[in-house]
Amino acid sequence: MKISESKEWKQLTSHLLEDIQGIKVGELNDLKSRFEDFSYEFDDLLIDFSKQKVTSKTRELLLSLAEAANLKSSIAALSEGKPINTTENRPALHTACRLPASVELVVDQIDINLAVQEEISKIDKMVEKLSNGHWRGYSGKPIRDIVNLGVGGSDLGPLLVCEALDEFKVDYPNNIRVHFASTMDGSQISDIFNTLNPETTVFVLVSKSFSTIDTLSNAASAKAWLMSNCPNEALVDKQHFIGVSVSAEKMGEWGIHPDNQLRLWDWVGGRYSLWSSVGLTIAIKLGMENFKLLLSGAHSIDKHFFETELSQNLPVLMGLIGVWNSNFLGVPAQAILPYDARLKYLPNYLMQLEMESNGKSVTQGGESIDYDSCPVLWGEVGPNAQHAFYQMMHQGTRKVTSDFIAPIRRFSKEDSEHGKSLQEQHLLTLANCFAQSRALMTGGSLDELASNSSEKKQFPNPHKFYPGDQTSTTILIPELNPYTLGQLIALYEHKVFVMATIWGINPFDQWGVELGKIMANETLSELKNAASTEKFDNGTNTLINLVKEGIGKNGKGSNS
Ligand SMILES: O=P(O)(O)OC[C@H]1O[C@](O)(CO)[C@@H](O)[C@@H]1O
Repeated sequence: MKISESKEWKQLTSHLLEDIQGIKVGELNDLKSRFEDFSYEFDDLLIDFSKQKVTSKTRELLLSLAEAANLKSSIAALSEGKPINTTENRPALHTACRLPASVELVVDQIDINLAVQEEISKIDKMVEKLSNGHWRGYSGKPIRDIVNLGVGGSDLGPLLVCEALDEFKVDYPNNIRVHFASTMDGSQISDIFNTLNPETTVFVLVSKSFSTIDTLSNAASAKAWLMSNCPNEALVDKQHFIGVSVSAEKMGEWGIHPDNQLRLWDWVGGRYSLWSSVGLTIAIKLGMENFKLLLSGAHSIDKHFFETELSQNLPVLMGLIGVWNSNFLGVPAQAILPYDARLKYLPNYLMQLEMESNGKSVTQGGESIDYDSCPVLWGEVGPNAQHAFYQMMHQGTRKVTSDFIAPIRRFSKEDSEHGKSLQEQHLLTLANCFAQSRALMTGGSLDELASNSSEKKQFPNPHKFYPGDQTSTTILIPELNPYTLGQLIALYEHKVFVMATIWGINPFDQWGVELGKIMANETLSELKNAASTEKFDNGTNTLINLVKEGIGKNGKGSNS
């Protein structure tokens, strides 16, 4: 039975019609105990749902929906390593990558934490060798630059963490820096060639499948760059390339030396993989101690998710409210708004996490669903987004729900003038964060605000009117550090799982990306073929033929 046919789904629909429709979220927030009733804490992390359009009854009914969808047993199946990724017949065990070393996790009679810990010690050794200057390039100089070549989950997680925690980087004597290149168009990798020294650069080829053309094409250019400086391929491979993949065979065929291969398992999904050897660049930049703190922050959320009753379980509540917004309130979009520029890659990271996981329209059993799944997610650092797309959120026609994310503490109180000024800036940022979620909720009229009058004008200027009634969740972390960032990311991972479970879909496969890859290969052979093509639709054929004819080559828009 589809979840939309359940009694609990129907009760939510009736509740919407009878109790919620016509109510504005701002009215709910007038209740004195609103924050107390709808905010939750775990460790020092606080989630405030008071600006979501939910009442105690909504919460109760959503929890019943979770029971109806067997959420508890799905959470247990996830934690125990049952093959819940049914289309690929394997477990989803990213949580195993952040288990404390002493804990056993036996799946199919094997303690998989042994394999995880083995990989962590390999990472440790590599970090040590790089940091003490013993890893040397082809000319004998110590390595200074590490370039992560990967895309999607093999790029976004390490990129997010390395950028967010830059202040925690290790001050290596040889001043090691990490860089990222993901796009197949060559722009990023050519910047790397223009700025780094081949003698002292190591590339980490991160690809779970080791067959992603984006990464392999960047890797081929990297090898060509190195070999134009040192034609000894074996030496270049040994001193300048590390591989991270499920397939030792493919890494070997490419030329990755066995000592430089880090292992991944098919039970770690790409977008859930920053905790594994995919996080090598994180460990290099932040050091092993901070890498382990990141893992333990995530583990603390795993324990909370696996062990806490549904009604007090943060990812469960986040997921259920997500379902309520998508399926009952009909909110099609979700904005991710970190009020801290260090989290600038969080929106991109969550776009992949949520939309690649839950952008599906069939159940685990292959049946079409008759309700919406993943909303459209997008975002930007909040203060910048205020000057970009908030206009649409305040006065546009679309419903949007937002996550406002901020650290409570930022700059330590220094006596210097600039220290005090930075403190002020942090307060200014928090003020904007809280004010924007309030403004989105209450709406209002600029004229009234300007006249400081509570009297409602009969005909407010429509251009200066804000309808309000946009919902949001506020997530506060005490401060941004490896532990709290680990918590934040794991929170979202589990929220995605909760939503998938309610919708009955598999969040761990991504068949939707395959068709485009096949078509790109066909298109490439047509582009390379000198004769004009008639193989595809008219529009596509024309684009391909225009490129072949070199159209626009001599026009004003060309400088080649
Ligand atoms: O790590 P790989 O196998 O190179 O894949 C990279 C990314 O490509 C995808 O498979 C989508 O094409 C993502 O799921 C994945 O994170």
